Amino acid sequence: MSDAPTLQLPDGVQVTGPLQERYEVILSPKALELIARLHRELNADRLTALQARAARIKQVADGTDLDFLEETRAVREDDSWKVAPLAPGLEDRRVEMTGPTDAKMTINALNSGARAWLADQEDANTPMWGNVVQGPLNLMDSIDGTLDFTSAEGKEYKVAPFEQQPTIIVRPRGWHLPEKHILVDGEQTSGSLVDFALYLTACGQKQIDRGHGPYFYLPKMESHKEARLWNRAFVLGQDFLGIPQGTIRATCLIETLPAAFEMEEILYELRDHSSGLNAGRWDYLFSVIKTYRTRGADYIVPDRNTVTMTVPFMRAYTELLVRTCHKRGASAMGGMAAQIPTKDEQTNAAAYEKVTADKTREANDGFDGSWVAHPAMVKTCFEVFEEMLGGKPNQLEKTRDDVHVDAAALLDVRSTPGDVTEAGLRANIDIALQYLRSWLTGRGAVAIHNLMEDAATAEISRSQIWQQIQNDVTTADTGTLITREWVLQLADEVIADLPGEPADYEDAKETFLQVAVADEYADFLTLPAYERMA
Ligand SMILES: CC(=O)SCCNC(=O)CCNC(=O)[C@H](O)C(C)(C)COP(=O)(O)OP(=O)(O)OC[C@H]1O[C@@H](n2cnc3c(N)ncnc32)[C@H](O)[C@@H]1OP(=O)(O)O
Ligand SMILES: O=CC(=O)O
Ligand SMILES: [Mg+2]
Repeated sequence: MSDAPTLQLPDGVQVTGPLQERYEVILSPKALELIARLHRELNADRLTALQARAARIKQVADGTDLDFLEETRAVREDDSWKVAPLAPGLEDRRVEMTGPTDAKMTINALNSGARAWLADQEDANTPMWGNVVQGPLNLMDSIDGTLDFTSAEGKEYKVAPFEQQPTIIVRPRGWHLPEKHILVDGEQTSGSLVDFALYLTACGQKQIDRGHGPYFYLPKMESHKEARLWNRAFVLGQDFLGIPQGTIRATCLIETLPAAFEMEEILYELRDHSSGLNAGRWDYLFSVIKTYRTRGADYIVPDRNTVTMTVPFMRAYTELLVRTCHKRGASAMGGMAAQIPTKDEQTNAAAYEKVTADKTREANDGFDGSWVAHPAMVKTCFEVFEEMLGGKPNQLEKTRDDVHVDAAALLDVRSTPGDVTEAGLRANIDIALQYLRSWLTGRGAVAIHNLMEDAATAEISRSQIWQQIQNDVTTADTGTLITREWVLQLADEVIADLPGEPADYEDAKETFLQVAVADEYADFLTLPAYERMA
């Protein structure tokens, strides 16, 4: 076995995570120096932005609804500005794969035939120290053509030639997540900035050399000021590497309710680095519940599986997103249908039908492409967009001037058909417990009951439980008041039916207690879960 590597640490930088073979390649002096500079320049403002989120939620709790901002009206009403032209490798995004960056998934994603691949350090990833460093290492090796993998069964994996690969777009962690294994001046760093810096320094120039660029998906932002922070990180990173300003490109996920009121402003802040917006539907639904969680009956969201993309408040959001993007020359990217292939013929056919219907709606609405969670779904999405686009790479010309969405439409949760049922509650408990167990052991995306579950979908489940307890909701089917005690009883029943022993779910259950039934609402389930990790 080779010796653990040693690192060259810039002044003020500490790395406390264990070092495995080749970690020094990613935790290079240049990468650590960039992390230190980003931290010193931006971290205080990141923490301020997180406080602003809390203040805004408090205003909503006190009765002030979200609305479009008065102070940025000029940005919205100025028709003269556009974002930068589409960057190389991002002109045609009709189907994008998403998924974690372990070696096998990286190779499978790069061989999937998709046009782009969201290499995920966020919803589909557990930010265990090993994943934080190994992810960019796998990406670098894939670019160098040296990434391979052999499964326990002896199956060998190799990456397809570059010409056949999707464009890589890396999704760093959201602003809320700290990185506790890299300290600058004794302080924990930002997970976002660490992921950004590690990928940029290891792969930025390599991507430029092969005709693409360092491209990012930016998750979970809540305001244009958070987008401004990313823009500052990009300017600093490009200066630091000596690459032209505007080389970095970012597609922002609009996946929080507050951000839906600031889509134009977010594009404007990032206009020199922008490559579009994406409708991150799962986090969006989570954010709707979270933001209005204490506002009573009008904001109680029915069972998770009944909230489809065609209910009025979800539809308003995606319609506004396409209109906003195309007005500004930016790509509008669709979201994730959670269905994945199954072994049973009937459920499998139903899964494909649902994905086809979802992608067809998006293509008709003017999206330029969309996401799939599994390589087997690439063809389905491809074909739907192929038919809509004909020979064109995108449909940016579809300006959707017919769309008029106001604040009331974005907030219209009340018109959502459906009920809160005991079956829905049990399903949420089941998903939350199984997902937390998976996350805590290092897998951030997992198939549960034939659906893809990740941090965003699990957030919905646990937040619904919290909302139902705190708002004294009664189930429509059994007429039972949802209380903390009842949820705990159901949790034990669910655990007894899950695969494995009850002891396997101990950590998951303790985390569940913190994020689903505690009186104080945890902002993200990943925060207390991360504290449990070494
Ligand atoms: C809300 C959001 O943010 S959505 C975006 C974030 N979420 C995601 O990206 C989830 C992505 N999807 C996944 O991670 C996976 O599809 C899962 C975990 C849901 C299911 O994975 P599995 O249980 O491995 O599925 P399954 O057994 O059908 O996989 C078959 C093959 O496809 C591969 N595969 C499945 N999904 C992916 C993926 N997303 N990327 C790469 N390869 C994949 C598997 O590795 C497996 O490969 P193998 O045959 O070489 O062993
Ligand atoms: O990141 C995507 C989402 O739906 O959440
Ligand atoms: Mg998300």
